[in-house]
Amino acid sequence: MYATTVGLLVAMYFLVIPIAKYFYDPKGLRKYPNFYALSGISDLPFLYEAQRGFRSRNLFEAHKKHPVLRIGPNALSYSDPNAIKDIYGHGTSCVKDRFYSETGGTHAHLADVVDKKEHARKRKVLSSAYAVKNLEEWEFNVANVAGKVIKAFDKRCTAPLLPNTIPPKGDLTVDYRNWTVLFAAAAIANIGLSEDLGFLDEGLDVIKSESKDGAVKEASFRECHGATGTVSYQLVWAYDWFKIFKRMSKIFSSGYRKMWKLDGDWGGIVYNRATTRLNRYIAGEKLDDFFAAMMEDKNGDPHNLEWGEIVAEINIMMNAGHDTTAISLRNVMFFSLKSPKCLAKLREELDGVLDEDEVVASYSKVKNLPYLRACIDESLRMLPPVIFGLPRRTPVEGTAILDNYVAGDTSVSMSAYVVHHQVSVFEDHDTYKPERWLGEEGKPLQPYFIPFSTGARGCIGRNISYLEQTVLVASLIHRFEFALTSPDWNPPVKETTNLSPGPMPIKVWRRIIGEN
Ligand code: HEM
Repeated sequence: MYATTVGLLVAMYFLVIPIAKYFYDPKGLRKYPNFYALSGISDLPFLYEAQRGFRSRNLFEAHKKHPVLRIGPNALSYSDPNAIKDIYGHGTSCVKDRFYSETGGTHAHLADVVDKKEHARKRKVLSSAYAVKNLEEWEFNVANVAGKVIKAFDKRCTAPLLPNTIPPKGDLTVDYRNWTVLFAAAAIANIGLSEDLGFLDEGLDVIKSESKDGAVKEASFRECHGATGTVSYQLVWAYDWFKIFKRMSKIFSSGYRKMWKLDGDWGGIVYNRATTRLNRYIAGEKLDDFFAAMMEDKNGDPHNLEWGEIVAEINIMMNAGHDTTAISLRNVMFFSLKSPKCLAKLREELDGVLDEDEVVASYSKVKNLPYLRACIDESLRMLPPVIFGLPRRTPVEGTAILDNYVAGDTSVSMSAYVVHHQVSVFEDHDTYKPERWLGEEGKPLQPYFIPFSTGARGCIGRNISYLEQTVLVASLIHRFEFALTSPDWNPPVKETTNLSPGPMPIKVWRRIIGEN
């Protein structure tokens, strides 16, 4: 009797109510085609897609027929680039969706805070840390770190590749993906916390992770970060069930158990960065970094932020501040090596401004190079590092998207990948074509270029990223030649919170400047 009652209640909750809601359709969402047959009654298909690999590409394919798709009982995905301003623009009435609060920690950080006023308060405190006026200071840090990468590549140089051959296995001395992560992590730790992580000396990512009781152990930065970016992302999409799924995954799956543990270790890595920097602050070291900007305003008056908030901000700075840039760096190199003509053009531009023996490109020489910037932007267009549709929630009174009313409290999103591949804006969308960004032709594309999102919740760190990318890409392409395993090397792309490219083995050798 008891089991029957429980069975009936479960059936009611998981089947009868969702089906009834679907047909009752209080929000008028049934008119939109489903992404999956069952998307109108359950979030599980979308969650299943998150486990499968490259969800945004599948969404792109489905959007070819329908500009608006129902991706869950209460969730819509848009592909029409004109919807960007309605969902993300400065004037939007939408706020960040439950995705952010469900996956957040005890204290919200700048990227996952939902309340608009609270976001504005945080952004004001942090604006001096992220302000462009700090560029000179950042440039010094970035040049320092880029110099270490170049030194490491010098050591790993091989003999020039023979014409029309592929590199022998033993010559693939650099995993470029690994070095981009180590570079970007080291750069942001330098800029944000005045800390040298020591990653670039040996190309290793061993780092301290500290639990709240002060116990310290060694962990792998990349492994922990990989888990943190994957584990919640795979389970969060049915918001009401997320906590239950989390608990169940810990009990029933050894794979998830491992990821949750590594996710905790990521928290420990951040905590150890925070306590290490705090100790230096208490000891009276005067350092000009993000941490200092969080502690005091420019007049030296304390901000009096809670410790939990400071740790949360260090978390997003270390997380968003390295991974996205590293992915982009990997993609610029990947697309350049796949497109020899573009690479030759880029080299020509760099050779025109850099001295033959210039090791680390000086930012002032490369920051305004149009083709270099076009290569970076085209890579960000082809494969945006933050690839999934960033979910926003309509206000209770509802809102207009593409001039159509969408009821209140509905989740709405657009994937940058989907937008960047709309032929209505980006012709030959699947072709790497940096030229599309040059001159007058590039201007009308800008409103539809959203790798950093847009509006009040757009990326605050984009200037740092462009600085890091221009300096490193210019320096490496100027100094070295590179070859992929083979010209048709094209590994599958995996999508987690961010894009998650696997290893990128390459051969590297010194370039004779003047030769292409
Ligand atoms: C290629 C590099 C980068 C890309 C593609 C990128 C992309 C993005 C995107 C798409 C968002 C919006 C996220 C959302 O709405 O959920 C965002 C926000 C943010 N990014 Fe970046 N980002 C990059 C580099 C950086 C760097 C270097 C930092 C820090 C040093 C950073 C820190 C942040 C922060 C704190 C936010 C939250 C801003 C807010 O809500 O006010 N990002 N970024």
